[in-house]
Amino acid sequence: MKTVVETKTYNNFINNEWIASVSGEVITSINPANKEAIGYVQKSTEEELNQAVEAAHQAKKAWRKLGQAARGQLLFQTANILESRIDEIAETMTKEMGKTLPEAKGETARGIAILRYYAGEGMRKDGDVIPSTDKDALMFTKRTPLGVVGIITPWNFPVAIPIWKIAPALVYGNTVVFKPASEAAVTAAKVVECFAEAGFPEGVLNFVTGSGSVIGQGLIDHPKLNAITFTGSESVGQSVAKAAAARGIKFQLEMGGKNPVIVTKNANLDQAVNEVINGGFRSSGQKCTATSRVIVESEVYHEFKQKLVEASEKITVGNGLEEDVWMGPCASESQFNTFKNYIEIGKNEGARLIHGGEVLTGGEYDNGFFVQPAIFEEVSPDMTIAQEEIFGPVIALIRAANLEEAIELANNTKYGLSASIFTTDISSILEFIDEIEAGLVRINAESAGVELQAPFGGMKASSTGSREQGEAAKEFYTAIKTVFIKGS
Ligand SMILES: NC(=O)C1=CN([C@@H]2O[C@H](COP(=O)(O)OP(=O)(O)OC[C@H]3O[C@@H](n4cnc5c(N)ncnc54)[C@H](OP(=O)(O)O)[C@@H]3O)[C@@H](O)[C@H]2O)C=CC1
Ligand SMILES: O=C(O)CCC(=O)C(=O)O
Repeated sequence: MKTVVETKTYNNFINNEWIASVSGEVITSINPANKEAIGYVQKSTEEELNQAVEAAHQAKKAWRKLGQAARGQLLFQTANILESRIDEIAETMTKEMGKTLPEAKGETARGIAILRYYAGEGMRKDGDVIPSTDKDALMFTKRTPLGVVGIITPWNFPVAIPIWKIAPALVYGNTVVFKPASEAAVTAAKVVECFAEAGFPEGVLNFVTGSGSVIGQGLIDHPKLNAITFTGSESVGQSVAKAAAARGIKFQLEMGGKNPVIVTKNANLDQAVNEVINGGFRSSGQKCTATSRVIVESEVYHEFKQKLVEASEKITVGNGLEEDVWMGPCASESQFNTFKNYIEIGKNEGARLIHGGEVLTGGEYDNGFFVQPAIFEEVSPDMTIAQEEIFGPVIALIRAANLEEAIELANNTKYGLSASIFTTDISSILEFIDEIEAGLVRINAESAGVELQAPFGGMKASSTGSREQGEAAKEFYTAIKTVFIKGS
């Protein structure tokens, strides 16, 4: 059953009030399946940004003093409200950025689970007792919030990523200014509505939409901001890091990936094919954990390739709201152009396109950003399509003589987010776990697939080394006070 999703204008949420920007201008959010407007958000100015940061700054003391348990209760409340709106919010996500409805529902359900996980943190310890060398003293650590946290998110997981940043920020006692990606800001506004309805005190969560260069950059540069967390492109991430480091505030970045999958000669090839397709083409390949390079041992290369192409031919592409559609459109015109560009680069550099890569035309395809997933072979390690993050449904097949060479090829990029191996050999598994340069190491499983209770993040240029989600979030969103007490 489809819900009715209204096309309306969403305001900023500042100090618990929904307020329009003084600019009088809005940004239109477009459905990539048919180019229709699905809603409008504020094209905010520095004035609203300043109001939001000031509100968060004013709210931080009372919010910290409310205590962790009470803060957790508000997250439970938010989870229940989001759960009651799961169908509508998932449908909005599909309409706004194209992923299929089951994927959007799965992501929204994950958002609810993340809220409940961090709500539970409200009742967990916020420090440790440590023995002092002075037998008459009590020494312990106490976690304390950072203050005002800025949150900048991308469009590819418009529910899960904002929630996995906002929920721990709030439960550990920070106040928040959240700037979503413009391309998925309507979905983000609906998530914020759930927080708003839960009844957080004024100024605790603030939401400001607008361009990355004005609101995103202005947020990072704001003197009252105490920390910033960002997920998105490497180029913007690096400028976030520079600005934050220059001001001496804590920062956390999650950026790109060029995630490899290794298939060894003794792998279960049917399982490998299935998971490579899921990892490479689900969400139209627009995940930082998406599979983009598949390195196959020579003995099974031809059999694997044949099975992969056969399975890819069965993929149905269309509007993600339709039941029989497996892959939706690219999320935007810009993603669509990026896909087309990399297909041309691949061909021009001498890789062989053995499946897909075309823009789909005719009927509903003419109205949206639909492409056929692509598989290249004869990809050499130095080619652009073997090195740069494409963020689209493109897989590069690379042949390796043995496991050692496969791991060397896998590590031969600047990124290190996620990596998988398909094999039945325990020694190969152990070697892979030891040698692979990736934050997420997956055995006989697709390269994507993040679990909310486990640390998430990459090595090398994929992140700043810190981890999000699970207990790891506490490390970023808090500072430690070491307390030493002695009687007088
Ligand atoms: N690691 C990941 O999960 C993601 C990686 N990417 C990669 O980035 C490419 C481009 O996607 P895109 O959406 O443009 O990614 P961006 O990095 O440009 O956008 C991510 C977020 O940063 C904001 N932003 C943009 N410019 C600035 C700035 N100067 N200062 C502060 N914030 C800013 C954006 O706002 P606004 O939307 O208003 O521009 C958005 O909220 C993709 O093709 C993909 O390769 C993209 C998304 C997620
Ligand atoms: O694979 C996932 O579930 C999350 C990936 C992610 O964080 C991203 O693509 O930005």
